[in-house]
Amino acid sequence: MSATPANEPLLDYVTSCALPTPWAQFTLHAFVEHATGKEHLAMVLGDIGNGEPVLARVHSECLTGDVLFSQRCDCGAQLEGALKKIAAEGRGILLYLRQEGRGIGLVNKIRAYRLQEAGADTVEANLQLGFHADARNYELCKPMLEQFGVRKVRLMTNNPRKIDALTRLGIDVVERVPLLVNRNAFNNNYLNTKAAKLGHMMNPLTEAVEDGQL
Ligand SMILES: Nc1nc2c(ncn2[C@@H]2O[C@H](COP(=O)(O)OP(=O)(O)OP(=O)(O)O)[C@@H](O)[C@H]2O)c(=O)[nH]1
Ligand SMILES: [Zn+2]
Repeated sequence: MSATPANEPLLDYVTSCALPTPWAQFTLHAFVEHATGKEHLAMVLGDIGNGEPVLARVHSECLTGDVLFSQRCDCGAQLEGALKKIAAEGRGILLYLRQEGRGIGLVNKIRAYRLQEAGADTVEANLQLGFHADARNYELCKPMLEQFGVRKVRLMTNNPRKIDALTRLGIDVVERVPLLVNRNAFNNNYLNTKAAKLGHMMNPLTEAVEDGQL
């Protein structure tokens, strides 16, 4: 929970710059959260403030998957897939939230991976470390989307709890857009546990036929 009083803004909008990517030139917007000093990001493409539902991805930081090419999870492939979908439509937003390791931080995620190497699944490992299975909080999404005049989203996710959380915040999720996952020998159990214990919607539609296919 944030220590910020109810009437105080949760974060400040700071600045933006152009962000060319292999798929489109986005605008990268920077925010700073009051309670933690964490720097959260929004990647924006096209006119998203015109009232039409916006293709959106709420992505939680995964340094190992997003940056270091880890195959233990599907985060890197989902980040790339979401940006490609936004680029293909020419319009959308990706919120990059700095809640690494489902909110437990990078070092604790590495501790959790070590417990997984000893036989725990992704949920059991978090619980053994004294954390909830998923310690994330999506409250920053509301003011971040409001900054750009976005009230209705077509959310790219397989996670029903993320849809519930955003809906409870007053964000209108008008559609779920399935995101392909990049199943491999290293993340097979992880993906099965997400479906069995965390409720993720995995089906053939969201399974990439081959690595990188979107
Ligand atoms: N604690 C912990 N966090 C993990 C593990 N693997 C990935 N993460 C973190 O999980 C977050 C991504 O969550 P996911 O459940 O994969 O996906 P999601 O965003 O909730 O759901 P989608 O919208 O369908 O992608 C990132 O913050 C990762 O750092 C793990 O084994 N343990
Ligand atoms: Zn990951």
